[in-house]
Amino acid sequence: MIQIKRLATSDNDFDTQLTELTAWEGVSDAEVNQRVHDIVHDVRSKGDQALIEYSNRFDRLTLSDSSELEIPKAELQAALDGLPANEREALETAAQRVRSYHEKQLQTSWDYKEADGTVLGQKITPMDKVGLYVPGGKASYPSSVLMNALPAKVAGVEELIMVVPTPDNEINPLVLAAAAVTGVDRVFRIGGAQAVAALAYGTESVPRVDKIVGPGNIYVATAKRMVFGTVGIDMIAGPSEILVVCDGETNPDWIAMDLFSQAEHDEDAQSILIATSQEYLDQVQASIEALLPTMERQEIIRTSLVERGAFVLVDDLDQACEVVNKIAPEHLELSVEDPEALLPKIRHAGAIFMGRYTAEALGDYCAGPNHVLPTSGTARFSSPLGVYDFQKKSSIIHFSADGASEMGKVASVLARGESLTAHARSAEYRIKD
Ligand SMILES: NC(=O)c1ccc[n+]([C@@H]2O[C@H](COP(=O)([O-])OP(=O)(O)OC[C@H]3O[C@@H](n4cnc5c(N)ncnc54)[C@H](O)[C@@H]3O)[C@@H](O)[C@H]2O)c1
Ligand SMILES: N[C@H](CO)Cc1c[nH]c[nH+]1
Ligand SMILES: [Zn+2]
Repeated sequence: MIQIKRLATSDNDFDTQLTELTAWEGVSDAEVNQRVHDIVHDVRSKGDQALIEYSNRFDRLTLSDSSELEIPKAELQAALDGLPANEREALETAAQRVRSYHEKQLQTSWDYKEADGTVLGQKITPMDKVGLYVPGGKASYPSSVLMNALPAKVAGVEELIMVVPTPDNEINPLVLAAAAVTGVDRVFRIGGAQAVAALAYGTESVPRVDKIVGPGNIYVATAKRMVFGTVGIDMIAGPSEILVVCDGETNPDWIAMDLFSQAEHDEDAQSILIATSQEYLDQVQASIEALLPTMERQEIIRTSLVERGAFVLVDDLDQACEVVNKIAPEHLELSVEDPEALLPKIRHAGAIFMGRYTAEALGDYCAGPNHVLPTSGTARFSSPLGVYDFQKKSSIIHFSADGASEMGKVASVLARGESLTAHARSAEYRIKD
C-alpha cells in the first residue's frame, strides 16, 4: 500500500496540515544554504578551476582543462543532423508552437504627446546577454531548452549562453539539437550552483550575463536567489508540482498518471489531488497501486507521493478553488465537466489546464505556453517565463518649453517642501517669466 497523506477541509487543523504539506523545507535549509554559499564563493574566487572541480565531483566528470567546459558549436548542429526523423519533426513542431505563442507577448515601445507638446513614453529594449539554465541531473530536458531560449530570441536578446550538467559525461542529443534549433550561441557542460555562479560573476571561460533564467533543483534555486542583485533572475522555479481538481468523473487511471507525471521528475516534486468524494479518492488510490509497478521511475514516484503527495477531500468545487488559491500551485488541472465555471475563482496558479482532455504533460512539451513556471507558492506573485522577462524598459520624458515651465512650478514647490534647493532651482530656471 502506498501511503499517501489524506486531508479533509473538515479537519479542525486543516490549515496547519496544508501549511506543513506545502512547505518546501529545502529552500530555507541552513545546510543547503551554506553549501551553495561555499560553491558560489569558490567559483567567484577560483573561476574555471572551481567549475572543473565541482563538475568532476557532482557530475562525475574527468575534466582537466578549461577548454573542455564548452561544448563546441559544431556538436549542436551535428546532433540536430543526426536525429531520427520523428524526433526532429517533434522538436521542430514543438519549437514552432512555442515560438508562435511567445510572439504574442512581444511588447513594443510606446509614447504619447500632451497638449503643450511634451512627449512621455517607454522605450523597450531586449537584454544583451542572458544565461539559460537547462536542468540535467535526474532527467534531461530538451523541452526546457525550447522554453528558455525561444522567448529570449523573440525578445531579440543578442547572446544566449546555455548551461547544462552532463552527469557521467552523458548528454541527450535532443538537448544539443534543441540548442541548434533555437539558435543558442554557446553551451557549457556545467550545472548546479556552480553554473549559476559562473553566469553571475563570469569566469575565464564562461561569460558573465545580465539575467539567469530557467528551472532546477534545490541547489540551482538557492544559488539563483543568492546571486539575485548581481544579475537578474526570472523566478524561483524549483521541483515540479501538480494540483488536480476533479469532480469524480474523470477516469481514475488518467488522474493517477497525471499525478505520476510530475512526481517522476524528482523525489522533491509534489502531486496533490483534490476531490469531492472519498470514494473517488479511493478509486485513484487503486489506480496508483495498479499502475506504479509499470513505471520506469517508480522509486522516484513512490518517494515523491509518500513524502510530498496528498489527497484532499473538499465539500464542493467552490471549496476546492479556495484550497487551490492557498496552495498557488505551479500546474493546476481542472479535470471537471465545466472548467470555465471555475476559472473566475482561481487567482493563483502558474498554468491552468482546462478540462479532462488537457493533460499537464502537453503543456510540458508542445502546447505553446512556457513550462518554466513559479513553484512553492510563488505563483502568488510570479508569472510564467515569457518574452517580458527578456525585455526591459526605460522611461522617456521630453518636455516642451511650455511644459517645462508649467511643471517647473509644481516641481519647485515639492522640492522646496523636501528642502532640496538644487532640485527646486534646477526646475525654476526653466520657468518662463
Ligand atoms: N519549474 C519548472 O519549470 C521545471 C521545469 C523542468 C524541471 N524542473 C525541476 O527541475 C529539477 C531538476 O533537477 P535535477 O536534479 O534533475 O537537475 P539540475 O540540473 O537542477 O541539478 C543537477 C545539479 O545539481 C547539483 N547537485 C546535485 N547534488 C548536489 C549536492 N549534493 N551538492 C551540491 N550540488 C549538487 C550538481 O551540480 C548537478 O549538476 C527537478 O526538480 C524538476 O522537477 C522544474
Ligand atoms: N513539468 C516540468 C515543469 O515543472 C517541465 C517538463 C519538462 N519535461 C517534462 N516536464
Ligand atoms: Zn513535467
